[in-house]
Amino acid sequence: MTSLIEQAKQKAAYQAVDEHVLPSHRVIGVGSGSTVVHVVARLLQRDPELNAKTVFVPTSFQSRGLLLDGGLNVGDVDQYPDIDVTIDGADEVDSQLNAIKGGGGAHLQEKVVAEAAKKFVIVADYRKNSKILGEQWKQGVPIEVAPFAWRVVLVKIQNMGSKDAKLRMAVAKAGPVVTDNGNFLIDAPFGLIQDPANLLKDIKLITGVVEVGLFCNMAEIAYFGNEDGSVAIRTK
Ligand SMILES: O=C[C@H](O)[C@H](O)[C@H](O)COP(=O)(O)O
Repeated sequence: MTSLIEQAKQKAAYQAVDEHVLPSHRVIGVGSGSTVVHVVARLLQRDPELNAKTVFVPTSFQSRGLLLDGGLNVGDVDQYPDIDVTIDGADEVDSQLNAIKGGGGAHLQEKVVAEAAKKFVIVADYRKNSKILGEQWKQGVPIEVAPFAWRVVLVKIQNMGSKDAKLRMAVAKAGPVVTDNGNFLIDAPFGLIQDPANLLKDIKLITGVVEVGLFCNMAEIAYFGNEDGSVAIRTK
């Protein structure tokens, strides 16, 4: 039996694909994570002739695998820098459509593929729907860092007020999580984030930071699957 959360993710993902992936589109960006599994499932239900004329740009090892397993055409963002629409999940979204991403460590490629798109669409379940970032996602802002610089960056982040910031450790491997790009991750809780754009700028200015999992003023629309089976839509 599918859980309420999975059903909510699926509803949001299906509706977003139906409303934003158009027959005229030739290049589609595909995010990462568990909600995006449903995005790819919906893409695979489209007319196969349409999919054969379309290139899908993944944002991680995981999403590339989903696309390849589905027999879809995969391309890199350096081959296809003009993307029609990118659909991706999020860890939390605020009332202004700012988002925390990178719970799965994929936010660097995700941000590049989202910025390359004419339209960026977020899909999520009800647990990610907040007024202010930090209300529900307590793990902190994911920050990808150059491995040799991790401790210097960590101290600076702690001095910025994130006392509990820490290096993300692997579960089935000794040592830290290593991203698809060969970097480390710091998770930095900042409590309620009233001004995410400013926080993003401050963190990004630290040398050694590769990318910050704060996506500010990027999404045009977000779909949240609710517990009751409905889908809430938030636009700019
Ligand atoms: O690094 C991971 C990505 O930013 C995901 O899109 C995000 O963590 C949401 O994933 P999920 O849909 O599994 O909650």
